Amino acid sequence: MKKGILLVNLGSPDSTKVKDVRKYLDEFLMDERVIDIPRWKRYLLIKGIILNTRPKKSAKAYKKIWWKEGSPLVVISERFSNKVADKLDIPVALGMRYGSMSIESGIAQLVKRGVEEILLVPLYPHYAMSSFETVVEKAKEINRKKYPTIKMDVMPVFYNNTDYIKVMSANLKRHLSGFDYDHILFSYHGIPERHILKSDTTNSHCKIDGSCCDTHSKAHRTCYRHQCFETTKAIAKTLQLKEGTYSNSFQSRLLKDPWLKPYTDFELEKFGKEGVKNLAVITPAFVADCLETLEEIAMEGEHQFKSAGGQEYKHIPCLNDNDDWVDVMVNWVNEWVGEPVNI
Ligand SMILES: C=CC1=C(C)c2cc3[nH]c(cc4nc(cc5[nH]c(cc1n2)c(C)c5CCC(=O)O)C(CCC(=O)O)=C4C)c(C)c3C=C
Ligand SMILES: [Fe+2]
Ligand SMILES: [Fe+2]
Repeated sequence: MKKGILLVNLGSPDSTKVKDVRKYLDEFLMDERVIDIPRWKRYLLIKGIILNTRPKKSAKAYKKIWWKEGSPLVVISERFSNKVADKLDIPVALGMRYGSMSIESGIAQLVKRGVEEILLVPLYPHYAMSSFETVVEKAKEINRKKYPTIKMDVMPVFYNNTDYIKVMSANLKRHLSGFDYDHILFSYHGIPERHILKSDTTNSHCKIDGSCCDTHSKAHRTCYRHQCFETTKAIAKTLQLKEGTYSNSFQSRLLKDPWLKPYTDFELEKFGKEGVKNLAVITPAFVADCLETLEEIAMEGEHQFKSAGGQEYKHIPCLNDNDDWVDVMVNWVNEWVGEPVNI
């Protein structure tokens, strides 16, 4: 069977125009795994309220980080995908969960090139129903409905994979060189707290307050918070970071529900007020820089920290198209080519 790879990331609007941002947010926020409320309520909330105000605000934010080639997230994902393709003997396609360059067009490209067996690679290190799971469900739906003869495997999450931790640690170390940090904040994309309970396959292990995350459980195969904490622990261990010089937080809240805590913006202010002088912020939930890292963390975050009294601030870039990261992905794919893996 001829094999091929489909890399999938989140996607961006086609441009920074408010109408394009609205179209993108419409698709994104109408996803039942992102805004997980009954369909009629989601319809009223998103189409009736959020889409009247959010697109203008988001378009302004996108304008601050947009590149002449397009959205950083998409451009970086293309560069990564091209580099991976150059090092493999099998076809590689790129798809996005929302916006243009869809998962469907990615699968179609592979099929056109004769592929009969696809390895789906969600470009998320951690499992969340609003990221990894929605990519897998969408791809499987297209697979089932349009390409039922194509076999599809899924690359598992890699939050604690030795090779991923190695490249993340090396990237952090390289960017910290010459920066005399007092503290490193590991800021992960947040999710609503209730998603932790919804994704608990044991229906009993996970607790809202996080007291569960250090107790071994098969629930952790789909526990976003546990997986984020494990990534931090593994990087801290690799780099021998001193206890007390690093911590976790969760960013990018939307709407009024409680999200995973502590909140990044509150932490940035707290650090500034408490006398942390030099702060580094790393964003391991993202493999490619995007609106949430370039605007929220690198720009807004610096402002929040410094206005509260902080002095030096450094956002650590994501892995992006780093050659060592490309090699890691190529090795993982080659392992699959030899022996299929599945979650
Ligand atoms: C890292 C994985 C991500 C998870 C988990 C996630 C959950 C999640 N996101 C929203 C709402 C928004 N996210 C937005 C941007 C955005 N989100 C991720 C990744 C995850 N989201 C990325 C990579 C990006 C950047 C996209 C880009 O084009 O650069 C946005 C859009 C921008 C904005 O208006 O702020 C929204 C909205 C929810 C509600 C959610 C979980 C329920
Ligand atoms: Fe998001
Ligand atoms: Fe947990």
